[in-house]
Amino acid sequence: MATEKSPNLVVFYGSQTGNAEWIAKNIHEEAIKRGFSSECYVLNEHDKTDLSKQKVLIFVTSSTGDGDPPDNSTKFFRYMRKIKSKTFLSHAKFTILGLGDTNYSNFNNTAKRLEKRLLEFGSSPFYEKGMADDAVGLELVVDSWIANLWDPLANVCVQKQNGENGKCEKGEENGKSEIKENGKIEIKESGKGEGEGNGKSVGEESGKGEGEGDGKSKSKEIEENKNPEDVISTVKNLSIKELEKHSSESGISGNKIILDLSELANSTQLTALPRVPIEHCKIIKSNKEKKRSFLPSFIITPNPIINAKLNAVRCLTRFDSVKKTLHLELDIKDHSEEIQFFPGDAFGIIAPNDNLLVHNILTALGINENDANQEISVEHIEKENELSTHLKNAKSTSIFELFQYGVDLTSSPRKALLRMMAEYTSNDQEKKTLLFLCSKQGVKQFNCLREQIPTLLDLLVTFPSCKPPVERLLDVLPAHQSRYYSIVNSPLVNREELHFAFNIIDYYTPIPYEVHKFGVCTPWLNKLSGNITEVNIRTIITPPIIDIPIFMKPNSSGFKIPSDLSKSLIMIGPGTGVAPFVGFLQHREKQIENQILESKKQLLLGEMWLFYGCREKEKDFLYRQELEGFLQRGILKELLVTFSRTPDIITSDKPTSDNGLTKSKYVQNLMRIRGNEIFELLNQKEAMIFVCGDAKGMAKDVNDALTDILVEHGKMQRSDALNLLVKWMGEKRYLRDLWA
Ligand SMILES: Cc1cc2nc3c(=O)[nH]c(=O)nc-3n(C[C@H](O)[C@H](O)[C@H](O)COP(=O)(O)O)c2cc1C
Repeated sequence: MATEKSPNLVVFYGSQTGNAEWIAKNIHEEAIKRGFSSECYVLNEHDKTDLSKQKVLIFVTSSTGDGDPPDNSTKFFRYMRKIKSKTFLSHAKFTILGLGDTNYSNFNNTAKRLEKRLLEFGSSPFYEKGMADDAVGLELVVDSWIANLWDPLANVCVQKQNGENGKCEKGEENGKSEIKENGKIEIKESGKGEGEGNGKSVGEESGKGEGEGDGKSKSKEIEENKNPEDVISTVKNLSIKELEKHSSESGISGNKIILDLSELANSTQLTALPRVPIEHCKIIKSNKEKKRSFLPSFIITPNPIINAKLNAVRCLTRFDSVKKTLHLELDIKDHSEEIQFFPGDAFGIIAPNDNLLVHNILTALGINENDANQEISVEHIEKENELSTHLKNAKSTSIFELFQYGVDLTSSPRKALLRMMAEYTSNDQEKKTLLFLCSKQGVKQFNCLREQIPTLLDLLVTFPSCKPPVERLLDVLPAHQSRYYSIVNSPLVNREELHFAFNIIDYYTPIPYEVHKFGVCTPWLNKLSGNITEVNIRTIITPPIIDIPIFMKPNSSGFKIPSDLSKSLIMIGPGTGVAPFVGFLQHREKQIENQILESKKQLLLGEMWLFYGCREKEKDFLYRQELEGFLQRGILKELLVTFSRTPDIITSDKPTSDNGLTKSKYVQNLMRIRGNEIFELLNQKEAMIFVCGDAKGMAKDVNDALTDILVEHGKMQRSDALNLLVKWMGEKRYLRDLWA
């Protein structure tokens, strides 16, 4: 029988942006409430427990990049690779909840890989794996997967409360809310702060196991508005015009969220409400004013933070281009001894949330400037609990800093946030709407809400009577993320600078919402570099010096230019995906020069082919001068460019008029046209394939094109072609560097 010291269940998570972490922690907390003895660890800290002894393992992991494990689990996967024993986990039962997105070509690849490894180690599943899809809403799978987990879990675990499997003695089921005939809403929920816990399970089904509650649940009655239709009309009738009234020019003043609440009027019952999130954080105030610092000390990065100086900027697109792309040059002279980089590597930028957005959120929460700038520390309430928020090291900081650098204010809200907000909403209609959005009945409207990608400010504007304390927001908001960019330049040309390119994220949400949205980092960089618009004019930034906090992120997937000059490379990088290839070309040119100087012998050189695509030749052909220069100097053997908005295709040896292939507007089509030569390069020169850019559509289309080429020109079976590409990926001959 399991003792308090040896958990009968361990929950592991691998998470890039916090979803899997959040869900895993909820499962862990819910398990404890249900009487299981549980521990919870991030995968990279798997050595905090002894895997060879644990009998029940639950894994929650997302996929990132190109079906890769999240950063906080790569060490675990490396560790698993080293283990050769086929019985390493034969004593253990497992289950996996994968988080992915079907827009990516390798849907839930990490969860699938993990499952394969666990089976190879002799472990067997105790409960069917769940594969959640962010494209349609994680909740669709996550909610029911968690709801159905407990019975199979009870069958493999011994619960510590009563030793009786499958029974939950403590912690009654989740809140169940009923709209009664008399127009009152009754919300039954587990007693918050009354000792029996209030786990923040994500979408945990309520109403299951009825009668198991121990009577501690407290009933709350909320006086309903006399006319229930009011609820519907106040929100439903919001029009785009009204929305515009709420949005300022910068879009930072908050937009009301459009919701159709007719289903709320028809619902007599709200079920599957998540529990009120557990309280994790406590803010300790000091009476001092916060001293100014360059960055808050709570920011944790995988490599040391460097203050890079913004040196120069160039706009790569014309003023009338659909997207604006900037090229920035950062001076890292003072750190060039300690920093090593190669084309293909990336670096992270720590950008703050927009100042005005933070300011407006604080105003909406009723926090004045003095309080926002007072020195505070964040403490973790549950000392004995292994769990911690990412802000547990937030010492000598301020509320303003926490909102600037600590939490994500702009990505789509989770149900846990809405559930928590409902607790602090005084207006009954607003509270009811928030609960509806968290409920099973409100799934459609919850998805509508997510499509509008509301910021925290938008939520506070839509539900103005909601005034949650800062601590509770810290409990549920995801961590603020660094943004990563590929390095454009080769260190052989200039090792004292880092060059990079990016599109400024600025777009409208789909019809009918059409709300203006902004990225966090790219608009900030655009502003810092003077909002320039003149195309291809390099502007040197004059004092005052602008410091940009960065840290290096060396490439770990092998996406690097080979040092062997005889290697032929097929590079595919539409849009800003071309960035690392500019570095590849600079690098090879310099390597060739150096080799010639050294050996003075004829070199055996591989061919470099680049497939590039953009919208219009005159507007957004990024790095055109550089690329054409490489072609003229013979570094590039072929430069193949396609424009999605114009019929022309530039190929370096075939005139546009010859090919007449006006439908070939994307790189994958261009690849098919040159399929025979690509096949020759692959077959006879053993060329390497590098793909960089959008993970959603392009990577899959390019993979399909490569498959077609192998089938058509290599006379292969489709399945053999697919297997060959997978083999090349394994051998690091076919490499991809993809982003969302
Ligand atoms: C840059 C990026 C790359 C991604 N790559 C994949 C992928 O290759 N396969 C997949 O199924 N999902 C992919 N996703 C989707 C995430 O796995 C999904 O959104 C998940 O909910 C994230 O969970 P997390 O916050 O725990 O990391 C990607 C998401 C991003 C932002």
